[in-house]
Amino acid sequence: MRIFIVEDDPFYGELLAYHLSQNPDDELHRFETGRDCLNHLYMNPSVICLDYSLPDLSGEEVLRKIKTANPDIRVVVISGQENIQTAIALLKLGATDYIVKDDDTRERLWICLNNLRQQEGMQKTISHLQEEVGRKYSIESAIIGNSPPIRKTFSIIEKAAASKITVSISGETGTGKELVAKAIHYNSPRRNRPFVAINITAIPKELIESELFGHEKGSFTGADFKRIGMFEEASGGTLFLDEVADMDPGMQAKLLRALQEMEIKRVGSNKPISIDVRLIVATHKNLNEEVRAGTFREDLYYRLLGLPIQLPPLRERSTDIILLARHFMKEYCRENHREQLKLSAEAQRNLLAYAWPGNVRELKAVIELACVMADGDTLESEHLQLMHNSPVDVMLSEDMTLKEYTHQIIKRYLEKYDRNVVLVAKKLDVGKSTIYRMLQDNSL
Ligand SMILES: Nc1ncnc2c1ncn2[C@@H]1O[C@H](COP(=O)(O)OP(=O)(O)OP(=O)(O)O)[C@@H](O)[C@H]1O
Repeated sequence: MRIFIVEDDPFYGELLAYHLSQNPDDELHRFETGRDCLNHLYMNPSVICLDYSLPDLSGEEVLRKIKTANPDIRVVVISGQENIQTAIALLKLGATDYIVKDDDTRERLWICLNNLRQQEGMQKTISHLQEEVGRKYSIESAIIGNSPPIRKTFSIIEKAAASKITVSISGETGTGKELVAKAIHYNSPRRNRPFVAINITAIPKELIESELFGHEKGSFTGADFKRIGMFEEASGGTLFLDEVADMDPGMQAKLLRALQEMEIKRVGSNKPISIDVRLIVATHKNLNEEVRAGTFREDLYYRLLGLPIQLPPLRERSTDIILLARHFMKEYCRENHREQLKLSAEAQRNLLAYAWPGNVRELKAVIELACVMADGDTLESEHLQLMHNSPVDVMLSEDMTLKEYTHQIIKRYLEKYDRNVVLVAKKLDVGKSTIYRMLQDNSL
């Protein structure tokens, strides 16, 4: 730390400097007047040990000027008199500590500076981690994919990050809804404030209100302490409500009221607390259908819809499969200090032929396990444990008409074979004209 010692008594100043010089990592500078100290603030000290009684300016005046010039500089006031009122006034003005000159001063100053050193270290670690997280969620390096739907998602995320609009993300399990929510948050002006995620289905129905809004002590059996809820925790940041379609009707009404009034009331309290959160909601269900079925309030639906992002299942963006597989292989090898693995042509074919009911999450798990199993320098098809349902099972679970199934099959083949109609017709043993007719229908 760069430390200024401001003390008009040269002997006492020297004594403090000698004592603090025991830590060779610190850089010490001595000044005998308030003005001299202020003239050197450009050196950006971490801490100023300030004598309260200086010949030119009062300690209070110097403190005010330091804090105006740079509120981050910590000021430890050292005073000849033990005066509680003065100490309180100085602490209110932003002094970090108030130490009385007596036999223990050097010791207490030493402890105080060590505490500040720790705080500074923690602050640096936090800033470093914030930067790191920001980099981790920088849009294009976090979200892998080059398929048209994913490229479209990038541009929507950029728009969402630049505004405070509510975002609603839909998509099957494992398609990356939470990842997209984090990318929006960490690329928005709120990035240095909290990202708080809550999964509605993971919390018992009767506890959701207190999880979201908090509760006062004794407001219900088991509420032994006052607790702030997720809305307050996410203050200034982003609240991510996952599986929002599963919220029960009573809670839906309370959420709607909170969003309309931009205030919440903790359970057991009547005091409104204003909220400042950006909301991102996600669901694997079709919210519109839930509204039609009467299980989701229409007014809440319109409030939450905001900017909708639809994440398609992996089987509908097969061009991303190999890209993602290679990405997860690279990540795995880097984290496990292994030589980068190659992906055999047959393994690629198997990956493309599989339907990925668990989407990207499943692909990641399959690739990680395959990397563990691969002994040589290549990941082969035998290393891939594709245990879930066959593609046919997955497709059949979607309850479609025969015509729709036919469309899905042809669509998948066209994607797989680079829209080469002749090749697809040959593979499926149908006439080219059937495929051309469907293409003209705009249904493919
Ligand atoms: N496009 C992508 N690029 C890189 N990783 C991805 C991508 N999409 C998803 N993932 C990874 O897949 C896993 C699942 O993603 P995530 O948890 O965001 O999915 P989800 O849709 O929120 O799932 P669920 O609905 O089950 O909560 C995570 O490890 C995530 O980092």
